[in-house]
Order: sequence, then C-alpha cells, then structure tokens
Amino acid sequence: MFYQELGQDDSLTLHTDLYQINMMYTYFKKGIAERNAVFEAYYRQEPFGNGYSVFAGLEHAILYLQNLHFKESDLEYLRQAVGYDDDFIDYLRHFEMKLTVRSMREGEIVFANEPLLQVEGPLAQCQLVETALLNIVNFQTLLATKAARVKLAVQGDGVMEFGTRRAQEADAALWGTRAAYIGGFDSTSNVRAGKLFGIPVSGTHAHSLVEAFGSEYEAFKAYAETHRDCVFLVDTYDTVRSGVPNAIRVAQEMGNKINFQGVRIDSGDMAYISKQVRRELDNAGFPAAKIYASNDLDETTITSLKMQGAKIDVWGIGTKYITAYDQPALGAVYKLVSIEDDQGRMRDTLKISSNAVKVSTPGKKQVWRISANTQKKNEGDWIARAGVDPRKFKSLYMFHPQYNYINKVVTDYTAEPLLKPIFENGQLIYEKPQLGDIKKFCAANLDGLWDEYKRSLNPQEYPVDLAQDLYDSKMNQIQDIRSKIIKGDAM
Ligand SMILES: Nc1ncnc2c1ncn2[C@@H]1O[C@H](COP(=O)(O)OP(=O)(O)OP(=O)(O)O)[C@@H](O)[C@H]1O
Ligand SMILES: O=P(O)(O)OC[C@H]1O[C@H](OP(=O)(O)OP(=O)(O)O)[C@H](O)[C@@H]1O
Ligand SMILES: O=C(O)c1cccnc1
Repeated sequence: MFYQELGQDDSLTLHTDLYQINMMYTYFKKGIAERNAVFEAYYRQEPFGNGYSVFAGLEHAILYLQNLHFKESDLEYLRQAVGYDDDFIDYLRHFEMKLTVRSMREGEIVFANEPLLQVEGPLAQCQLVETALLNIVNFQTLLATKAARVKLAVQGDGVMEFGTRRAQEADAALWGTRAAYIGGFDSTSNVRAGKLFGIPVSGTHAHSLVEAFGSEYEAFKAYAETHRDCVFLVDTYDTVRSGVPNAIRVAQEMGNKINFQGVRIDSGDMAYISKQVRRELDNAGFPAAKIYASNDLDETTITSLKMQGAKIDVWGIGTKYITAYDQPALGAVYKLVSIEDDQGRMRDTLKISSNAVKVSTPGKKQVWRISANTQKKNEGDWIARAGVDPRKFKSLYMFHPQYNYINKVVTDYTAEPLLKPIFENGQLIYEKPQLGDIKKFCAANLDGLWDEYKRSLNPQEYPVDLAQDLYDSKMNQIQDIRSKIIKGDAM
C-alpha cells in the first residue's frame, strides 16, 4: 500500500534497510555496482513444527520489482536526510531494474534450505531488493503454511478468514487473506481483498446487531427481512436458552423467504454447546442448517474440538491465523552465492557459521523435485548447480547433506525444476496464474506429498539433498577457508 494519503509521493523503492543503500554506495564508489551477482533466499526450519511450507508472495514481489525506480522525491530525501553525494544520486536517478529473477511458484510446497527465490544481476540492484523481497516472502509463505495446517485440521469443512481486525495493520490483512486462500481457506470477510483478488467474500453478523435492536428476536427478524442468506449469531445472551430458540423462531416465521444457512457460536465450550445446538436445530426440522464457530480458533483447538465430537460445520478463523500467533516469523534469509570477479568470471561465495545448518551453499542453483514414476509421490528434492539436468541421468544418488549414511538410489523418476523464470534482465516473462489456479495448484501439490510429511505433529523430515558435486565443492570451500584462517591468511 502506498501512502499518498499522508501527502507524500510514496513508493516501495525506499522500502529497504539503510544498510542496503550504504552498500550500494560502496559498490558504486568502488566501481563494482554493475558486477553480476546471484543471491538466493531460503529459510532454515519449517514453521509451526510443520513438515513443509507453502510458498507465497510472488505476486506482490512482481508488483514491487516492476515498479522499482527512484522518484525525484526519493532522491531528494536521500540527498538531504542521509547525505549521499550528487554522483550517487545521479546514478540512482538512472536506475533501471535489470534483474533476472527465478522463483518457486505460489502454492508450491517448499522445504527448509532450498532456494525459494533467486535474484541475479547488477550487484547493487540485488542488494537493494533484499529487504522488501524477504519482507514479502517471509510473511506470505508463513501465512500460507498456517492456512494449510488449518485446512488439514478442518477435514473438509468450510473455513472463513476473519483476521483483518486483529492483523498487524492493513497490508498484512490484505496479503494475509490472499495467502489464506492459497493455503486452503474458502473465503474472507475482507471486502477489499474480495475486490482486488477475487477471493469469495462471506460473513455473518456481529453482537452489535443484537445489541442495537435490544432483543435477539428483533435483530434476527430485521436481518432476515433485509437479507436472503442468514446465519444468526446466537451467543449474545445465552446460546441454548435464548439464541438458538430465537434463530429457529425467525427461520420458521420467514420460511422460504430466507435461506436459513445456520447459526454462529462465538464463546463458551464449543464442543458441548455445538452438540446441544445441533440437537435443537434437528428437532426443529432444520437438519441442513449449519453450525459456524469462531473464537480464537486455530489448528490445535480445531483438532481438539474434532476429537471431542463437536458438531461444527464451518470454522471462522481470525487472530491466531492472521498474526501467525504461535510463530510470528519464518526467518528466511537472502545470501550472496556467486559474484563476478575482476576477470569477468563468476566466483562462488560462502558464509561460514559454527552452526552447521547456517553454512550457506555456494553457487547458483536449481531445485529439482524428484518423483517416482511408479507411485506418483515425491521422493525428495535435489539441489544441483544451475545447468545440471537430472532428466539426462538414468539414476540419481540422493543423500542427506548432514547425515550422509541416509541415502538412496532413485531410478525411473520424473524431475521437475522448481525455480521458474520470472524476470529476464528486468523484463517480466512469467505469465501470472489466476489466484484460483494457484489455490488448485497448492492442493494438487499437497496430494503429491506422503501423509508422513503432512501430519501437523512431529512430521517426518522430507529429503532435501545436494548433488554430489555441489556437496563436494561446499565442503572443499569450507575446508579452504578454515585452513586459511588457521594459517593466519587474511580473509
Ligand atoms: N471444548 C473446547 N475444547 C478446547 N477448546 C475450547 C473448547 N471450547 C472453546 N475452546 C477454546 O477455548 C478458548 C477460550 O474460551 P473461553 O470459554 O475461556 O472463553 P470465551 O467463551 O471466549 O469467553 P467469553 O464469554 O469472554 O467470550 C477459545 O480459544 C475457544 O476457542
Ligand atoms: O476470534 P477470532 O479468530 O479472532 O475471529 C474473529 C473474531 O472477531 C469477532 O469478534 P469481536 O469480538 O471482534 O466482534 P463481535 O462483536 O462480532 O464478536 C468474531 O466474533 C470473532 O470472535
Ligand atoms: O462475518 C463474520 O461473522 C465475522 C467477520 C469478521 C470477524 N468476525 C466475524
């Protein structure tokens, strides 16, 4: 969202950390701003203890990259407030986005330690976009993953997204509800998201309607006289003694004039109350009326309510979804993996850490999804240098990059490259899919995953393996750096 409302000439180009522009300045002054570089974004651990994540954020990332240029007001701000010199300001004035971007598609099932997004092009440009791309992909991938967990928990029931009022501000509500739809929710209460993205909108009514009319009967009757589809909120005073009898009375009085869809409960013991409500609705001759439930629900509460035999048909999920309540950040990082040297050759780069999982994998890569032709399920993902094509091999040796004794040889497989071309030298070459197709793509991808990786509690670890030569060159590079440091050579 841009803030013209603040009376400012706003854009997302300055939606970056100052240190990115400070590094751009150094690259510019030292004459390496235009050197070719490759950065890759990945996260290190699945969120929520899940076995996979659902990639989302590409649509917003494309919008951001397409509009990347410095306005005069941006340049003026950088000159005055930060103090950059005229040469650099002039360089930024002529900035033209020339990046080549490859990315997972939205709705793709992705895993820790594999590149989700690869940005190649002038070093200074790659640096500028880090913050915004991580901001977008971290949030939307986290939320789409949460949505997929909720979708699994409801076991085929309907799920409505109710989070806007509790979201971390308006952008989070908007893109968060889009991620919800990708991950499996059916609709949103956010009308703007409906208009902008074509997500189905749906809703019931609030307690204020009942309070405004002073009685449940009057409120339900008024609503029924002004709407065809009716879901009455029955917990304002007493769900079983007052709310449900009033809903039934209005439904009976209105007959075919309304489509009595059901009632919503929003407090109390949802298992106990929903069973009573179901009995009352059935006894009154409304077996098709549904019970909607909301109140700080998430996949854990839903699973528990299912175990208790709660008679809930449609779930409204707000706060705990939109705020990713139990894990507020995905933690994806963006690392330089290759850079052009002064001879014009690409040199692989590596960031060392004492923590093995934090050592980056050098070199420009592609992620291949390997699926067995016999079972049509995924065998694992195989990360190789860009340009290597496992479709040309007869068999593939796959091994765990940390525990090498876990390995297998796969034959008769299909390999699909997951990082797809999005921008080529600044030109958008990706045909953006419709949101409905992204949602279907996500569901189909989940079908390709064994249940062992999909369960929400303690799932199996999905194989994300490195090609042998990539693994060897990573190990050699680590060894090389370590021996230089031990010898006291400058690094
Ligand atoms: N049978 C149940 N099993 C597990 N969790 C439940 C059950 N019923 C409700 N909950 C969850 O318990 C949490 C708190 O509900 P609680 O009954 O304490 O408050 P409440 O009914 O919302 O009270 P209030 O009247 O203030 O709204 C909510 O997240 C709700 O979804
Ligand atoms: O519980 P969540 O998962 O966050 O779902 C959204 C909540 O927002 C509404 O409550 P609120 O008290 O804001 O308004 P109301 O008067 O409609 O109950 C609704 O009744 C849900 O409880
Ligand atoms: O339509 C609803 O019932 C609704 C919408 C937003 C938040 N809570 C409930």
